[in-house]
Amino acid sequence: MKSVTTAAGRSESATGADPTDPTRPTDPTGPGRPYDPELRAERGFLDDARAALRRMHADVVDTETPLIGGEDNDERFTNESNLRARWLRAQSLVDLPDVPLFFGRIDYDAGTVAEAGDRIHIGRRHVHDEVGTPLVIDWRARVSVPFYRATRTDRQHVHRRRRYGFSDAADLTAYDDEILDGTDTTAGEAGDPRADAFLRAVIERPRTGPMRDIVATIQPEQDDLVRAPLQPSICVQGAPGTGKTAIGLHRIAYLLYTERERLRRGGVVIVGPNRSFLSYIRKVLPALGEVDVRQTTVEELLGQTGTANAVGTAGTEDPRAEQLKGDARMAAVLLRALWTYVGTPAEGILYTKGSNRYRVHDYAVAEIVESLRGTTRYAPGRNSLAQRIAHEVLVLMERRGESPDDRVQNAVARSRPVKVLVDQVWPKVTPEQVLFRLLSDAAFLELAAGTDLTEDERIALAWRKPPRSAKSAKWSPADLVLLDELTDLIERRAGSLGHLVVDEAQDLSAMQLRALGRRCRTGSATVLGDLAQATSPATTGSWEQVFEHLEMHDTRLVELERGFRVPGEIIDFAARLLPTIAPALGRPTGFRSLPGALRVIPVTSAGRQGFLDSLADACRNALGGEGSVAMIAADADVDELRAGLLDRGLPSALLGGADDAMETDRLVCVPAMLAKGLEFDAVVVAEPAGIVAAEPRGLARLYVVLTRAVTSLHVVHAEPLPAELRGAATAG
Ligand SMILES: Nc1ncnc2c1ncn2[C@@H]1O[C@H](COP(=O)(O)OP(=O)(O)OP(=O)(O)O)[C@@H](O)[C@H]1O
Repeated sequence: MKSVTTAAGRSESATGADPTDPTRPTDPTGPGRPYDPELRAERGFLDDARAALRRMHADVVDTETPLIGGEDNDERFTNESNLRARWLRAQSLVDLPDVPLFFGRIDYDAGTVAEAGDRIHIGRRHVHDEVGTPLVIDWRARVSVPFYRATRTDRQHVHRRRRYGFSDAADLTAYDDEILDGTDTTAGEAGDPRADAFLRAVIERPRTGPMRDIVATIQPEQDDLVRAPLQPSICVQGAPGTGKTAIGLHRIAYLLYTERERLRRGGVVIVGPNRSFLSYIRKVLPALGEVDVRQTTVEELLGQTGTANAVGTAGTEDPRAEQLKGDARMAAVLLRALWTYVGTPAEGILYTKGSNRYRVHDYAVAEIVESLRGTTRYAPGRNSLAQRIAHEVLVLMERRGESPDDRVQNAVARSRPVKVLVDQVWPKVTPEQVLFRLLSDAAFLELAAGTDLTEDERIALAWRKPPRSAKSAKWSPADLVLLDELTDLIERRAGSLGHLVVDEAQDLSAMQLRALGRRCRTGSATVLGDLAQATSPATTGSWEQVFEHLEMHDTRLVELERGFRVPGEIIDFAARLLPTIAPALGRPTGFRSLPGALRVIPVTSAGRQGFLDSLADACRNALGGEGSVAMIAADADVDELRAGLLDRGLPSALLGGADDAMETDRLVCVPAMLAKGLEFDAVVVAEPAGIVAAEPRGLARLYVVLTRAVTSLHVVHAEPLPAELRGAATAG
């Protein structure tokens, strides 16, 4: 573990060592050492707070939830909701053994905040004693804001900011004070070296598994986004490691704190690129006390509801077809395809009641059909047509002096002749039938495409080998999105989500964004991504378009360029790809510099064995440091490379298998496709040229892969590096 160089200057009980480092040398009598009275007092306070939290938890568990009598649906629903609310409350009060209960303290000027006292311990949730006196204040409370925002020039009534260091077992081991009130005459105005050193220590603390929260060190530019109001929707374009994912997760926690009632009704969903990513972030929200947020992928979200649920999916498909299926033009094509099922009547109807007969002519039915076209969704349109025909019959009845009422109209609408006519003119269809026909019948596709698709595009879109029927079709993920659109065109989908957080949003197609937007028609969104990391063939390429497809218009775009994960030496190397993959984006900067962090290792010895030897050496070297290590390679090469490493005495886990792959072994083999959003202390990249060659946007994939390392990046290559990276650095 590194030791922090603190700012020279006065600190009341501060340590000269890394406050996050439990292993630093101990002088038992020195400041911040085990016998330092201030440290002992803080530890005592932590024990009291823990005991108070246990009591709060016990209170919730021991108190019976009052149930209302009766067995009807409403009563059952109310009882179930109350039980669930209590269960959630109990869960949120569980003292997680490895999560410190508080992480900071601010001392306000006397009399600034009466209710909690002038000294406030800030933690992940609120803790109070038996009489209700707050011991730990939730980081999301307004009174906690100066912990993140106060500076020497704008100290917001705070004279001391204290940060705590904890061991992995959440024991309080140190603290570090920053004096803001001007009495620290040696502290410089430029930046805040003490805070920077603390942040650096936190970032460089070795990783052992899933992502950690950053609640103790949220930076002002991040805090601004975390605490932004529910509306407008925000979009964060950020370079790798600027904290977008962290911001999204903390923002959810913040919004659930400030808008819980509003959001509870619709719910909050976070959408990530794949299961490995979701597994990586799964512990952050529970650590922040939020256990009721759904974390899912687009495919799961779409597959879970609607007709797509029942169908099987075929894995990947041709990138050109995938791109076209994700294109916004498909919305118009599907709309046209669906409405071609509505035809003109061959004849009218004859409705008989007793000895009376009422005729509605074909031209009258045709007029009704035309007046409904474009004014209704498809399925309710069928009902409207039946009702309008029935209305015509009623008019004829009235002309004959009868006085039929609504019940008669309903009976006519449900009568056999009307049903037969509606089925003929406006047949029932399923999304699968429409899409099956579209992808397997060239003439139908041409009709539906109008001028929206060229002939080439139609050929690329159509199935090479159509399945026998809609029922036996294996739908690809891109097809599922089209089915979702059709489902909504047939019957409007209720979009009731309160808030949607979309991570790695640069990869979503227009059609996927439309599907997400539909589920959040009255809610708002936090959209996170980096256009330079867009690897999907169907990417939309601009944030304006992303919001357009989401159909959200009240929006704010923010760009972040200060990267926390990747040292400057590595980000500068990776950023050489930017002029090619995303020329319009600003150049990212690294918050930290780490000389020697980058090693480019050309393999000159002939043959695969030579390459594997060098790769194994690089992995061994990386494993010599602390924390997690990833070997990242083109998907098709991973198994072979992993076996080669095993032969050389380096066992590893394979990412993409078990959910906890990142927790079981220090060395993890990662297919390049799954690297997005993840990070490791050290990364060994095997053969960049192979990663680039594997897919159309291979250079962007390489950019993603090169920006996963916190401490060291080893690039092992036998083939030439991409031109942009040549001559950058050599093996150190
Ligand atoms: N304020 C912070 N304090 C401590 N660590 C931070 C802070 N901001 C970011 N980090 C760390 O930097 C790393 C990158 O964060 P995150 O994954 O949120 O970035 P990102 O912008 O989503 O990256 P990418 O685009 O590469 O997926 C994480 O380890 C995160 O914990």
